[in-house]
Amino acid sequence: MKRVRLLVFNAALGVLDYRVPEGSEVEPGSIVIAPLGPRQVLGIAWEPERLSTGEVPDSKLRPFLEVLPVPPLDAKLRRLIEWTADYYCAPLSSVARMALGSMAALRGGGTTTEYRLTGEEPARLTPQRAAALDALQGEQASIRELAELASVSEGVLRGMVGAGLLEAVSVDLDRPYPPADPDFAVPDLSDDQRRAADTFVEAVREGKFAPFLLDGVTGSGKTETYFEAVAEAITLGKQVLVLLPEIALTENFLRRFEQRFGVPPVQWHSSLKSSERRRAWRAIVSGNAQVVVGARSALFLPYARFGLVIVDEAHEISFKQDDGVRYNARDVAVIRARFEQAPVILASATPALESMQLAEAGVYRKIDLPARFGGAQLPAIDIVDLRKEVPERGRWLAPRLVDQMKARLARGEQSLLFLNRRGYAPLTLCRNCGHRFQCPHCTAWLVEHRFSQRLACHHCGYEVPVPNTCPECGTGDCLVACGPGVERIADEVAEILPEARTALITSDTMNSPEAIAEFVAKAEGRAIDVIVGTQLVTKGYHFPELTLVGVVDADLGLEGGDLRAAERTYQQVAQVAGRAGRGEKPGEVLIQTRHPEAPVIAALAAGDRDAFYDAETEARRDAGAPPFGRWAAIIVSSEDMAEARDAARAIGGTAPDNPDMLVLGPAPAPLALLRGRHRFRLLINARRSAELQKVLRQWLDPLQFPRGVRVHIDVDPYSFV
Ligand SMILES: Nc1ncnc2c1ncn2[C@@H]1O[C@H](COP(=O)(O)OP(=O)(O)OP(=O)(O)O)[C@@H](O)[C@H]1O
Ligand SMILES: [Zn+2]
Repeated sequence: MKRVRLLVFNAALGVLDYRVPEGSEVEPGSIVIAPLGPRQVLGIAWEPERLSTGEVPDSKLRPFLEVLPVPPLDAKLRRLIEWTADYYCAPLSSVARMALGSMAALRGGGTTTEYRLTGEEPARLTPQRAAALDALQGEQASIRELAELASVSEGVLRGMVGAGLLEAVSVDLDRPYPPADPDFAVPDLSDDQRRAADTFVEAVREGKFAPFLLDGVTGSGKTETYFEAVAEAITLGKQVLVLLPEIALTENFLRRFEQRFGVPPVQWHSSLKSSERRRAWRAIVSGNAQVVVGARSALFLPYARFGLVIVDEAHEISFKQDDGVRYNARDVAVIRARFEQAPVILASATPALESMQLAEAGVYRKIDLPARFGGAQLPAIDIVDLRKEVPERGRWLAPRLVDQMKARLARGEQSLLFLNRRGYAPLTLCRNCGHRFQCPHCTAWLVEHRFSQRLACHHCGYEVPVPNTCPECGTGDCLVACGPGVERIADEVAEILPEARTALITSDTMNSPEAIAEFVAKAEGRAIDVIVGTQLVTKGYHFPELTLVGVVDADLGLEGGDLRAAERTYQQVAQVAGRAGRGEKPGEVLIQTRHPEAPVIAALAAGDRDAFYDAETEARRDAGAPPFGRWAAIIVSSEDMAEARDAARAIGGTAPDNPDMLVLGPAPAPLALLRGRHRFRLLINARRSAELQKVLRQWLDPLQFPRGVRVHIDVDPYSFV
């Protein structure tokens, strides 16, 4: 009898053995459906010697049901999955799940049915149908997706199908993507770009593991440079993965890619509709998808001919996932390249300290682009000391910044104001009794959003309409907004520059590809004079007429004492400064601060990146912080505060006595309440030599907790709340 060991998609069970039914063939990596009690589970066949499970005699084994008609996950991908689960102390099945698309994609290709409007517009409509008709112009998707888009029930839409308002369309899931043409529009590279591109192209040809840190100042043309490596991979029939830190940047990338290669790349991210997802997954597995651009989840897909991975804006902390499997896509990309024997390019104008350190140690090869493309100069940076240059009462922009904005407007140039805070005001209180509006589920103030007229929690999504009276003392018309968010800055701009055309760019306004595309088109077409935005506008964009950048509050990121606060501030300000003067006209940057003496602010003003990195490196070395030492966090949470506290204490009480590790806590987490769960935290600071993951497993695996308690391990954490 033949047995097979399956990694099943059920974190509690993990690994189970089955009998291979007569006539079936499996090999490691095969994707299989198996019975589990009365239900069915998905599983991946694995090398039995690599996964242990209880010994079940042959006679007790049930046969699995079927092998799905997709190629097996290859050994390189299986090793990556094992590595990731091991390193991040995550369940193997949770990592493996990221390699699979949807169940539907695994079932095979063929066709699926989508729906679209027929163009029929009857004179009389129910309000729901009328709303759906409006919302669904130009859309085509499944009934469920359309219902979501139009905010109506699926029943309403089925009724519309019956009434001839919507029609079914058959969609071929295996229709190939049009091929990218490596020679479509080959740019003339500068000498620096040429040298860098040649190095990358050579590495793609060699087809060996080769990690690069592409360190190029803002506007140096990093994209054009790595596109040459992409072109080479396309020519050689190898697949390329480009990881971007957030979907908002995809639009921009898609356009530039199409200009260079004639067609858009294949996309992979959470807002793809299901038919696109199925088609993309199948094209990735078959090798038809030449270039895939995506968010971190694209990293674990089963590429048939993996040949190159690029992590753009590699310093971005959004590559770190903070729920589910807590992994860092930038770091795992390097590991994947190693397993796949492929080059990996980490591109950034402000590389993470960790990456710089690895380059210094010779692990990464550093490729520099020290100057902007086309002779553009880096902008002049100046400090506005808010203690001396005081904004008018109730305002946030200092007179000098306002004057500069007026000058830009008069010259027809653009300004950008950066403040990394969504909404109108971060705190609302009652003038009469001092009541502060707090989220009932989180340790957080509610943020006023004036457009939507709501108070919202940015952690859990809780929202209430802005009340007319104070819920505490009942006084009317007594609420005071404290501090600025971007909406308030946009209001201020409207007051001081009433004739300026202002765009407000936050995740609240840029919530669809269309909205982003419209913004970019307007900014490029000079239909916008002032951009006010959060970190969404700090990177990736290239607006030649933008000549002034104002950083509204450079001190914001330094509050809170996060390990990476200074680094993050440096990166954000340097990135947003890098949006200025990218065309022919020189750029200017004004940084508003109350702490001009802070080392990071001084380094920014002096344009002395090396000094900042050196000082920060030494500070980290002294503190045993990454990359010199390592951190891990253990977060314990429960809806019951005492239960969470006791569990955290039990963990603290059994902490191993290890000379290479220091255990801090347990203590209430800074976000002591999140989505209704009380949170306690332990922090572990370990020497690099400590076998951190092994110690963590030996420490935590034997412990038992009440059902309501969740314990998360976060290896190399980026969030300390
Ligand atoms: N060789 C080239 N030929 C023509 N245009 C180029 C070339 N290299 C770069 N450019 C243009 O210069 C501008 C800046 O390049 P790009 O946006 O790639 O810079 P970057 O290094 O990614 O900057 P950032 O890190 O600030 O996003 C873009 O408009 C790009 O199209
Ligand atoms: Zn909340």
